[in-house]
Amino acid sequence: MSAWYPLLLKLEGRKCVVFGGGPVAQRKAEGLLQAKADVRLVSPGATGQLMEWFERGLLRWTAREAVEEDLDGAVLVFAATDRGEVNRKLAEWAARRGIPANVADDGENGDFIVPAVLRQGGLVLTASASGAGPALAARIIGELAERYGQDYNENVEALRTIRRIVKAKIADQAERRELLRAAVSDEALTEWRSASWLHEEQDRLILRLRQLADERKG
Ligand SMILES: C[C@@]1(CC(=O)O)c2cc3[nH]c(cc4nc(cc5[nH]c(cc(n2)[C@H]1CCC(=O)O)[C@@](C)(CC(=O)O)[C@@H]5CCC(=O)O)C(CC(=O)O)=C4CCC(=O)O)c(CCC(=O)O)c3CC(=O)O
Ligand SMILES: NC(=O)C1=CN([C@@H]2O[C@H](COP(=O)(O)OP(=O)(O)OC[C@H]3O[C@@H](n4cnc5c(N)ncnc54)[C@H](O)[C@@H]3O)[C@@H](O)[C@H]2O)C=CC1
Repeated sequence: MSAWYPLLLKLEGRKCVVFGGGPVAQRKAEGLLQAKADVRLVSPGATGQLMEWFERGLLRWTAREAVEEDLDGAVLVFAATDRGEVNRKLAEWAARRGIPANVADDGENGDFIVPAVLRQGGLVLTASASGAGPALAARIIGELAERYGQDYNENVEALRTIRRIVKAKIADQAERRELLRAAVSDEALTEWRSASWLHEEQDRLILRLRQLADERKG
């Protein structure tokens, strides 16, 4: 088993090529669209949903079998056809060009795998079983979705503001860390949700964070 390294990629406007047009390719394309990538689909057939995304101009679709030139200028390749030998060939072409590839029918033969994902605004939770059990990864994300609901959209935006203020106002790194850790307790998060004063009253915010930090030390 590979020792996979998790990371978040910036793909906005970057060419990502998905080969295959079934449910698996659709899932990969959907994640790429959420990341605002420039999605290219290459496949003779496509699901109704993929066709709809194509018709709405959300992705480009080349309706034929894969050829090597499809990889030109790509930053990521997804081999999600139902033909093992085609997926293997795609991984070879990608390797030759130094483009990381995902191989849907044989994860270990690719450069990266795709975890199960929950997006709640800027909060991005992922789960992976390193290929041993994609269904387990999906189940865990389902559980996290119940725990981290819509509220967290607002939390993340409030935290962005708070962090900006704390970084501007507090020079000492240890103190900054203490305040920012205090800012993410359940109590604090609930408070920020109804705190429309955050932007305007920066000193009040710092004062409140100090209180919360002291309570934590308690
Ligand atoms: C290695 C990996 C490569 C990759 O695709 O990146 C891979 C490989 C394979 N998946 C297979 C099957 C299934 N995959 C799913 C679901 C998901 N698969 C995803 C990722 C990954 N799948 C990567 C590992 C990720 C990790 O472990 O962290 C998820 C998380 C993300 C996504 O695809 O976007 C998405 C959940 C999305 C969600 O719902 O949240 C289900 C569940 C279902 O359909 O209900 C089943 C049926 C149950 C089962 O077989 O376990 C098969 C066998 C195919 C066959 O039987 O021929 C292979 C091939 C093999 O075994 O290597
Ligand atoms: N990674 C994952 O999450 C999962 C992977 N799989 C694997 O992924 C494969 C694909 O799964 P599905 O989407 O359900 O398959 P599918 O059979 O629904 O779709 C396969 C697609 O590949 C296209 N295709 C065939 N030859 C091609 C070529 N030479 N170039 C480009 N496109 C080509 C077909 O037109 C079709 O749209 C399965 O065979 C299975 O091995 C299956 C389930 C989950």
